[in-house]
Amino acid sequence: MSIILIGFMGAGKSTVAKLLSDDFIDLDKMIEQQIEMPISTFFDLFGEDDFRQVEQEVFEAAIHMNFVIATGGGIVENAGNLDVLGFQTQVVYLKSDFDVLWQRILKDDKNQRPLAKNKEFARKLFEKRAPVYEEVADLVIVVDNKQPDKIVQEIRDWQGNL
Ligand SMILES: Nc1ncnc2c1ncn2[C@@H]1O[C@H](COP(=O)(O)OP(=O)(O)O)[C@@H](O)[C@H]1O
Ligand SMILES: O=C(O)C1=C[C@@H](OP(=O)(O)O)[C@@H](O)[C@H](O)C1
Ligand SMILES: [Mg+2]
Repeated sequence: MSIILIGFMGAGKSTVAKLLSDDFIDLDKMIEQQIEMPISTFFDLFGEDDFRQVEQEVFEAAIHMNFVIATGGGIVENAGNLDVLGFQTQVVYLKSDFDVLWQRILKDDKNQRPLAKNKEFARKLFEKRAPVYEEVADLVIVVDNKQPDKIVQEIRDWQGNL
């Protein structure tokens, strides 16, 4: 079974996946390899619906590899993905307040996030998705004021007790 990290943009999914295992997949990186352009360019050219289609295909391929998977925050936007997440038993939700996430998104100059251009739009997205993350999660970790190493340790401790 894969460990699957979920949560809103800025929660630290990509950061934590990398620390958890050498065998990790960042879905956004896998998508960018497939589409051969940055995600933000793909959004401009083709829109969100086409992005979600590619995201679903890549997620379904990744799930069979038994790696740690960092999803994108919008993985819960697709009904098929929700079915997959429901079936998985190591879905870890990195949970945080919107204002903490927004500050991280603003400071992160390595990632262009097409759905985080406007704070109020992003807040609405967060409010819509937060209960869904909660619903499909097997483990919830509050990541406000917590260093990535500590988050990794909490996930390992939880796994050790499974
Ligand atoms: N636990 C943390 N505490 C403080 N900053 C963090 C933490 N985790 C990630 N960050 C920072 O927040 C930004 C977004 O992290 P990232 O891993 O890309 O999140 P996600 O993949 O969930 O969108 C990055 O600049 C990263 O360095
Ligand atoms: O929340 C979203 O819809 C998205 C989150 C991004 O990933 P991160 O959550 O890693 O930023 C990326 O997949 C894309 O920009 C869409
Ligand atoms: Mg990420």
